[in-house]
Amino acid sequence: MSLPDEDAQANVLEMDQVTLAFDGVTAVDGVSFHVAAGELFAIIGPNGAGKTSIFNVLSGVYRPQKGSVRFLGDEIVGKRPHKIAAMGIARTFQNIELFGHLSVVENLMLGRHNHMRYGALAAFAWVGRARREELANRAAVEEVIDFLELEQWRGLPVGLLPYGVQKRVELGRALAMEPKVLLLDEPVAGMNVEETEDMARFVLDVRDELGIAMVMVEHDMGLVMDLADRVMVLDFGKPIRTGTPAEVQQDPNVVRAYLGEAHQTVGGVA
Ligand SMILES: Nc1ncnc2c1ncn2[C@@H]1O[C@H](COP(=O)(O)OP(=O)(O)OP(=O)(O)O)[C@@H](O)[C@H]1O
Repeated sequence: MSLPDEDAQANVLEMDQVTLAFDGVTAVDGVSFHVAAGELFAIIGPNGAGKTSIFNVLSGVYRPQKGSVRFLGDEIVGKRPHKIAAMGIARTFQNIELFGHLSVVENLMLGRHNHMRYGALAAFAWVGRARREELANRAAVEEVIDFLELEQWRGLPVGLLPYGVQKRVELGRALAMEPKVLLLDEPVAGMNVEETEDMARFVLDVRDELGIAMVMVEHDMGLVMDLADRVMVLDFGKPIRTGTPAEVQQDPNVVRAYLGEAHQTVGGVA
């Protein structure tokens, strides 16, 4: 029997000995890690280390040749991406994947589609349960707008918004799904200092106020070391160290992997 505080620490995600290869290239090589409830877990590594491939395994885009991934105890390897998303794993993308001609509200409503049991026609007819469902979806979207401070842009086409706000809307689309785990693929890539600070604040709010566990792939080392609870460092598809930011930064193998590949200092500026 487990103690209550152990339950509170339960893992939401467990990757176990996952291997994924493409025509002789082993992109992910026997990778294992877990993410605890409410944890912000970062994956870092030089270009080509296998970070995106791990995200694609977690979201069902790639099926690994070996290993398992359990989400709240259920095996998800072999499940289709839409099924995994509906189970509660949402993701944002490295390159923004929004509908530029649709408004902020409309894009966020699309994030709700896994909560809609009635088709567009029923919603249009505005009857009975479809109407109640529509109202509930709108209320959920309003909460996201409030949470991410998107009010001033709500009716504008997303394509016209500043880049940093578009990335925030993408985070909002994922949050509108009410996920249990959020996969953040380079959330601050291409952002200026102010936009990066805003995004960092929202990511922390997602963890601390909403309690959603996150897996974040990010090249901005300063951000990773500031925000993450734990970090896994990948090199050529293999984890070379998993630990707290302080532990990882002091590991000579980690420093070597970065100096060798990317001429970066871990935890410092590129
Ligand atoms: N669809 C694919 N077909 C063939 N090889 C692939 C494919 N996807 C990834 N790879 C290879 O797998 C390895 C890991 O790539 P991956 O994109 O996962 O790395 P990454 O750490 O995300 O890199 P980056 O930081 O540049 O985004 C690389 O050698 C890459 O060329």
